[in-house]
Amino acid sequence: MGEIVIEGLEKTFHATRVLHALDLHVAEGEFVTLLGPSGCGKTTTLRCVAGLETPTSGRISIGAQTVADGERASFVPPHKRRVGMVFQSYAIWPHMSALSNVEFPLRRRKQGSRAEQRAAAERALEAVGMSAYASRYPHELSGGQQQRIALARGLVAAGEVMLYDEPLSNLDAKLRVKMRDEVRRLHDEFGHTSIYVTHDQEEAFAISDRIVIMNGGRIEQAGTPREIFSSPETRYVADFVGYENILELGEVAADGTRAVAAGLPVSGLSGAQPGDAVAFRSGSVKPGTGDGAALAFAATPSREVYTGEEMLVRLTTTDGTELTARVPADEELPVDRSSAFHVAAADLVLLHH
Ligand SMILES: Nc1ncnc2c1ncn2[C@@H]1O[C@H](COP(=O)(O)OP(=O)(O)OP(=O)(O)O)[C@@H](O)[C@H]1O
Repeated sequence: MGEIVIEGLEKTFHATRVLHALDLHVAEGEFVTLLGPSGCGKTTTLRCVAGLETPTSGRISIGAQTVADGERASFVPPHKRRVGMVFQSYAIWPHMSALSNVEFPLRRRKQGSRAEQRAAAERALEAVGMSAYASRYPHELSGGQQQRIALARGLVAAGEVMLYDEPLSNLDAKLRVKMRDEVRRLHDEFGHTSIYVTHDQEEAFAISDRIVIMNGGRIEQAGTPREIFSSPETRYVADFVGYENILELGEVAADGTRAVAAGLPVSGLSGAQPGDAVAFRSGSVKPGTGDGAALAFAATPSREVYTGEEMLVRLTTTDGTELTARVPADEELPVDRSSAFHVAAADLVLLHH
C-alpha cells in the first residue's frame, strides 16, 4: 500500500543535471534515509516524491498511485499525494495556534468533518506529547516544541507516507537524540513508510532500516546501517563512513588472495583484482607484528591528537605512506622511531574498482 517506487528519476535545473537516473524502492513500512554531503541531491529527491519539484523525467509511485510520470507528463500536486512532510525550518504558521497548525492540512484538503479534523489533530498532538500546548502560538513555544508541532502536522497529513528533510538540524545535540528516537517510535506506531534526509551519519545509523548513500545525484550504495558501516563497496562510501586508511592495490596475485599496497604486502584477501583497494579503520591498526596479520609493517608515529579516551596517531611507513591509527590514550608509542604495526584480515575491506 504505502510503498514508494522511484524509477529513472532525473532532475535538471538550468541545464545542470542534479539527479541521474535514480532508482529506489522503499518497501511498505520501511524507514529509509538518504545520506550524503551537501549538494548530492538528497533534498531534490525528497521534494520530487513530495511533489514540490517536477521531475525532468522518470516515474514515481506511492502505493497504487503514480504521482509523477515524465513520459506521460502526468503530475499529482503535493496536497493530493497524502504524504506528511517535516522540514528543518518547521514551517508552521505564526498566526495559528498549535492545534490549528496541525489541523491545517486536513482543512485545506477538506478531508473529513470539522469534528473529525479536530479529533485527528488532537490525536497527533497527543502522539508527540503536546496536548497541553494545543492553544499556544508558535512564539510561545521552544524550538523543540515547535518541531513537535511540525511533526504532528506531518502525521496528520501523512496517510501512509512520511518525508523528513533534516527535521532535527535546528535542535541542540541532546534534544536531537531524543527527537530522533521519537520520530522512529512514531514511524513504527503509525505504520508509515518513511524517507528521511540527513547529512548526519550518527542520526542515519540510529534511525534507519536502510541507508542510501548519495554522491553527485547518484546512489553510491544502499544497505542496512550495519552493511554500510562494515562493508562499504566503494572508496567514496568507505571514506564517508570513516575508513581513514584506503590503500590502492598494486600487484595482485593471480588467485586474488595477496597483493602489494603502497609497497606493503597484503595477504588474506579474497577475490582481489587489479584496480581494487583495501580500506581499514584507524582503530584496526594495532601495535606489534601480529601473528599471521594480513598487513604488517614498520612505521614511525608522529602527530598525536587526543580525543579523550583515545589518541589518533599519524604513522609514516618506510615507503612514506601516511596512515592513521587510533590507540588507547594510555598506550605508550615510541614517537619518531620506527616500530611494528599490523592489521588483521577481518578488519580489511576490499573495495572494487
Ligand atoms: N531550485 C534550484 N535551482 C537550481 N539549482 C538547484 C535548485 N535546487 C537544488 N539545486 C541544486 O541541485 C543540487 C542538489 O541539491 P539538493 O538540495 O538536492 O542537495 P542536498 O544533498 O539536499 O544538499 P543539502 O544537504 O545541502 O541540502 C545542488 O547542486 C543544488 O545547488
